[in-house]
Amino acid sequence: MSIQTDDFDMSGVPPAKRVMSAAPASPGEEAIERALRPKLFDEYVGQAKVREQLEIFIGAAKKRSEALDHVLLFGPPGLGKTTLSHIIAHELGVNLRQTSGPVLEKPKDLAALLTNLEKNDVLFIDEIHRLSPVVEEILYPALEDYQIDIMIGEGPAARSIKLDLQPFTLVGATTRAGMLTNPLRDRFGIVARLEFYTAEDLTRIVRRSAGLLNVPMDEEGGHEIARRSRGTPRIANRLLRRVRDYADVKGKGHITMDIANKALAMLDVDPQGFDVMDRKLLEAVIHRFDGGPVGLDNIAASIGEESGTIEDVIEPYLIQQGYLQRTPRGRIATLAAYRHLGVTVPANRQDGGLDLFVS
Ligand SMILES: Nc1ncnc2c1ncn2[C@@H]1O[C@H](COP(=O)(O)OP(=O)(O)OP(=O)(O)O)[C@@H](O)[C@H]1O
Ligand SMILES: [Mg+2]
Repeated sequence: MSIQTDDFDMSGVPPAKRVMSAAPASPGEEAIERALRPKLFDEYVGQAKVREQLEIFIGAAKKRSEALDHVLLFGPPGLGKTTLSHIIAHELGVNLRQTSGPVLEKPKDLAALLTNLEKNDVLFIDEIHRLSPVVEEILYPALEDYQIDIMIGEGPAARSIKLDLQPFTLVGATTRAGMLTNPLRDRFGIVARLEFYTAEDLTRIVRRSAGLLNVPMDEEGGHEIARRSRGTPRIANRLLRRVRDYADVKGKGHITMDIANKALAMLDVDPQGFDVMDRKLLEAVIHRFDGGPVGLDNIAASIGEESGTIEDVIEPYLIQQGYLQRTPRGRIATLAAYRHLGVTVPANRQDGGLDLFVS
């Protein structure tokens, strides 16, 4: 078995604006991530539901020597979609071909990949919501009948021919399932939503990474890093490396609770694991929009961040943790947000007024 990966074009990756950004910061960070990425389910922590489903379907496909049904993985950045796609291929014992939506500009780009797949291989398309409509069009018959229609020649002499493909599995990943077209979404037999990790799961991930990176760390230090990682393994691994730097320079290289606390304070990660952008968003909703409801575009303009980034990256965790609510009329800061920022709760919100807004 071999794992083949087509190189990603990294030129479009923006530099990390914040230490808590859930996106990979640089090609350097990508390389470290690859080294820390679990290769088999045995090393994969958390996401019990998704994992159990996949293990059963993979086992069944292997038993019948069939291609696994197409899989759609969705969830916020850094929760392990790429990692899972690699594990799926490893567990199936097949090749992995990897590409991404924006890279596939023309139908022939995708046709070249598809025709090179071997029996039961996995094709991983990252950011699948960014496929162009013409490319998506040739994907439909490929997914359904393992066939593609390609055009040969040009002008009046042009004709379309059908090519048979080997059975294969498409694994698509997206941070925004809502942006997929219905015909594409309908063609995935297995749809898996990744959730934020618990502090316990993240503690295990930090412990494993510290072991792989040879960083001495005690249990409390690891737990503190995990607790403040916004439920996201990518952030946990990044904070671990920053705290290690701090421990090397200011301590004896050993990560303790005290070192972790000081390093995280220096990085502006607060005890709840929120960073500058999280607090900026909550402050804007509370101070500039009277706690909401306020529309996404107004928040975006107010804090100088793109609405897509707020929707995909910043707010999912705030919502999951109960600091922000998404309602049909806009976003609302919850009482927990007022308390967290040390702001007095206005009188009209103290009697559970919040419920009035929520439909
Ligand atoms: N369940 C897990 N157990 C251990 N480590 C994990 C797990 N999930 C993710 N990681 C670690 O987190 C890092 C980021 O994961 P991954 O690249 O798979 O995220 P992603 O969901 O594909 O993010 P993006 O949306 O930005 O593409 C990986 O380097 C991996 O080491
Ligand atoms: Mg990824």
